[in-house]
Amino acid sequence: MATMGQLWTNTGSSLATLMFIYTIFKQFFPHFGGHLEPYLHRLFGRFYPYIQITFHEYSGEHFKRSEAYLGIQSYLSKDSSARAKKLKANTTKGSKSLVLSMDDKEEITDDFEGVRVWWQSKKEGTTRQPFSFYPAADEKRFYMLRFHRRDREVIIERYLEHVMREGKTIELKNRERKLYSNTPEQSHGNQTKWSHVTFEHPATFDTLAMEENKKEELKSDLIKFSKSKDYYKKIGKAWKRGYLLFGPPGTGKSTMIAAMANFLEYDVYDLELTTVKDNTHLRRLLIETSAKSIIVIEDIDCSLNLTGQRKKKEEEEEDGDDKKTIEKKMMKNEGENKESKVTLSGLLNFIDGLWSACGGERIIVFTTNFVDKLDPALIRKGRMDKHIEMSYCCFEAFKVLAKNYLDVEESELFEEIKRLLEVEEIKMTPADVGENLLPKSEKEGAETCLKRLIEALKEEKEEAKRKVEEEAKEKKEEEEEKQRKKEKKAEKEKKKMIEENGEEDRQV
Ligand SMILES: Nc1ncnc2c1ncn2[C@@H]1O[C@H](COP(=O)(O)OP(=O)(O)OP(=O)(O)O)[C@@H](O)[C@H]1O
Ligand SMILES: [Mg+2]
Repeated sequence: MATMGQLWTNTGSSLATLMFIYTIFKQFFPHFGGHLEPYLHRLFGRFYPYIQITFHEYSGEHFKRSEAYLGIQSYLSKDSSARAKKLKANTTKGSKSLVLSMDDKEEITDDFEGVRVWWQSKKEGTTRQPFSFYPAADEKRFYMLRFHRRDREVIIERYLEHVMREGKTIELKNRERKLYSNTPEQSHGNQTKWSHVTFEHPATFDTLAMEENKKEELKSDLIKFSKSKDYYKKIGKAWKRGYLLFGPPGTGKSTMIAAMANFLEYDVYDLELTTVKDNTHLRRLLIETSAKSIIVIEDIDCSLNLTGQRKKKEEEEEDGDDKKTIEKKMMKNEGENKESKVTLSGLLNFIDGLWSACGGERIIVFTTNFVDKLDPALIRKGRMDKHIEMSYCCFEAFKVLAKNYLDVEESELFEEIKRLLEVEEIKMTPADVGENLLPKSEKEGAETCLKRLIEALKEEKEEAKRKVEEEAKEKKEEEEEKQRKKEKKAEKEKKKMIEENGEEDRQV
């Protein structure tokens, strides 16, 4: 079979040479044998069993590189870098690293479903200026795909689609990811638009301190989502998923979002609701987001008064600490909040209205310190599919931090830390644990940092005890005050009654 193939190739090359000689000949004798041409082409086609397809770098009138060419370039980059002898290195706009592709006139083979194809990188129209260092303006590059005509069906129906799909995936992997925000400084007219910087957050699931099984569950949930395009289509749902991250400040909600984005290689859109003018503006921002992205709304409970009267009423009954944090965050947003007319229904529409299905493959994340404050409509399953609690540091999470910060996986001090976290149930956020573990100077060793953490945990325990005592004292004083007031009132009423009775007696 190989020799047959060889024979065909040889026959093909001889015919190609013949055609080439004929073309040159025609240049000098343009009027000679014009009528022979169609016959020669037919003859060439009969004996040459290969089909060729060309993909030009620039096609049509647009001065934009063709998507097919770029897709093929990415697809071939993985094979070319390993197999081609002459390579070209390019930096493409928005790409985080060099793209290696095969140089002109190089050829590589590719196998697909038992079929072999040949790819060649070519250029034509090389009328170079004799002393120019720059490529000639009319130099046109293209890829040429060659395959046997018996494989036409496989190539046209499946292979080309496979090349484009794989090429897109490689392109996406190689692209520089972005962090978008809708800051008011970037407003155009009176509407804020997305502006972006390169997303370079170093957080990963490996560095994230939380229970291992929770981490694994979330990772497999994300993988399942990113591979479920067909499934979402089958069940008739837009390809998106909502996560609600809740927990006290410093427990890693924002860090988790960065880890998710790095894990899936998605862009991040950090949506500041307070600077969004109204529901229409919100919808426009949504349409401008791209696929493979995470849309984040941080501190959703403080961004807007989304829950209306219900929330206000509940806040009045709030205990001290919660109320203070909400007030602080509300005050931070107050200035920007004045003009925003985004409503709860506008936000719900943003999450799962018809527009939200445009583009697909999006994750929406809300974070909050107080999950109970949110309107149930906003976080019901289907809208926020997964609710994840980020909590105080447990021993397992501490071990991740110790490994990250100190490169320590075992120490005799671990026992004490385990006891403090698990038996004494001391509450400390991963942010505070990390702060204590961070060496303050080059001289500080792991043991010093672990001891500092133990001290801090004990102090935290004392502090918590003091707080409980103080609260009990305050409550007792409040009760006593209430009791005093009650007694005073009763005494007043008694006095009044006596006075009234005395008056009546006098009148009688
Ligand atoms: N679970 C965690 N794993 C690793 N690092 C953490 C974790 N939680 C907090 N940190 C560290 O603490 C810092 C603050 O955490 P982060 O900003 O993620 O908290 P947050 O929950 O978003 O807080 P807030 O509610 O105030 O927004 C981070 O820079 C990170 O280094
Ligand atoms: Mg945060």
